Amino acid sequence: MCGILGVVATSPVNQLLYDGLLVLQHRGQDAAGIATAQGQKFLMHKGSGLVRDAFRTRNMRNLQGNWGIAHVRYPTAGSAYNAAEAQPFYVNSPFGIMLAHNGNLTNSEELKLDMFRTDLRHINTTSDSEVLLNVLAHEMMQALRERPTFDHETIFRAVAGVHRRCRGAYAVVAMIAGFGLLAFRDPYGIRPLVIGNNETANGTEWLVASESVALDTLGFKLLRDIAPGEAVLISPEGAIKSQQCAERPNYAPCLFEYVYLARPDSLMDGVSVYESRVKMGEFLAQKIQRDHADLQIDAVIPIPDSSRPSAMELARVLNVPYREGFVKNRYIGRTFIMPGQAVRRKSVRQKLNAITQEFKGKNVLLVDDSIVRGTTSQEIVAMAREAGANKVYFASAAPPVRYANVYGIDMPTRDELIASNRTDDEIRAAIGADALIYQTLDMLKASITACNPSIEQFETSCFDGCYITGDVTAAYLDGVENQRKGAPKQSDDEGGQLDLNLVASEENA
Ligand SMILES: O=P(O)(O)OC[C@H]1O[C@H](OP(=O)(O)OP(=O)(O)O)[C@H](O)[C@@H]1O
Ligand SMILES: NC(=O)CC[C@H](N)C(=O)O
Ligand SMILES: [Mg+2]
Repeated sequence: MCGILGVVATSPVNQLLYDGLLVLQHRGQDAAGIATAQGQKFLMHKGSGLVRDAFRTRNMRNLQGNWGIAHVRYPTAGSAYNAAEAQPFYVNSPFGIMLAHNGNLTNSEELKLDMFRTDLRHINTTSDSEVLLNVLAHEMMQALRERPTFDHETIFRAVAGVHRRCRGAYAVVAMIAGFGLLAFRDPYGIRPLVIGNNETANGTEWLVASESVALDTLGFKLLRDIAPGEAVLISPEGAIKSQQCAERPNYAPCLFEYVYLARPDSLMDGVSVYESRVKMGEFLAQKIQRDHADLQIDAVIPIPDSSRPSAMELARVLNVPYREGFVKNRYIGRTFIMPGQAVRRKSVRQKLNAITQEFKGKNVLLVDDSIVRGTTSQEIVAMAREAGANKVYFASAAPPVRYANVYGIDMPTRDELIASNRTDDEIRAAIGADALIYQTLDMLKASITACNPSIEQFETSCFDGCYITGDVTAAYLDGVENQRKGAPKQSDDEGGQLDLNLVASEENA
């Protein structure tokens, strides 16, 4: 997952895009970028690190213009510290296109070859997003050949071409020079994208964002989710057109957005992420009542931040006190999306500290939204014991994560997942807990459909190994795994000790 934004406004958008990126920071901490358009000219700045590290005042001053796009990156392809892979990406023909992408293409290697041999285009990074941009540009050229009048129809045809060629997950915002802001979603709508507006005395302003929380904080009204397969085109003057461009759209939003990725104050597919997490807590409590009635629990303790809504409801249903046992250092980011195991492990200890009184002599039930690599749970269980807990039970609001994700969450190798090739009891032993309770996949889905019964299916691959796009074979997964093992992200080896903020400020110096 990454965070993307696109805006067409009636006044300069540089500060608005910066503020929007800060609100989407939880979706990507490795790099950030903003591009704006002033007349026919594109202006851009991008760099490594957090939003606050990637931009200086002088960079912001240069970003003139009333429309633009922005991106915060959590890489799935390439390397974390390669500023060349920060987004947006640019191609100069046709017209000039800037693009920012959330998701991951599963056929980017084939596309890259096609592009070189047939489309005569060179891709200069290992980023799948640069591939996506070049496919869009090529499809636009094709559409122009077939239909020389360049208008919204031409662009929607090009998006249909992208749908035909690109596999995987993509929520996209793009700027087409002199033409406007384009936003579209893959035919499964795997990654989220919403649109809202703001009526001003000078006309309607439009904002497209990964999450509705960006609309709330920037003063825009949420209108709706962009539909899977749909494209929306907004002229710099604010005229809007939209069209379904996919032949067979088949909605399947990513379940993990609800579990962890999204902010709880966002609305996705008509579902309040917060409410769905509360439901997860309710269902998890029912499972404990049913299958673990023997557990004597003195306190339910959340692992900050993302598990709080579930833990709170779980405690209410079990009628057990809800206590804050860990204090989070608010200056440390999300550990799961940090690059490299060494930095993730170190950060859990830096980020969370136990309040001894809440543990001494007690049987505690620790609740987290998910257990992925087990980095957090292993450290946290040890900390609870060090703080004097009698028994340490652990509950996860999501089922075991056993399979790789290839749609924009960086977990490409099964070996790194603590639940891969382990039974629940082996996982319990591995994290050092006295009991371990997992949500079932059915109840996780029910937590979301309880809020919006019209969602019929989800992208669930990391839980059940079913890859909705149909093109992900065992050979493909082996290939991705081998590629990552052969060329780990920079920080997975000795670079793992690097401090992200330090790297960013050195690059900015
Ligand atoms: O098993 P793991 O590999 O450790 O991954 C799972 C943990 O990572 C996430 O927390 P994170 O610190 O990223 O963010 P949060 O503050 O939003 O909970 C998630 O909420 C779990 O706590
Ligand atoms: N997590 C994402 O959405 C990543 C976007 C893109 N695949 C990249 O690696 O930059
Ligand atoms: Mg967490």
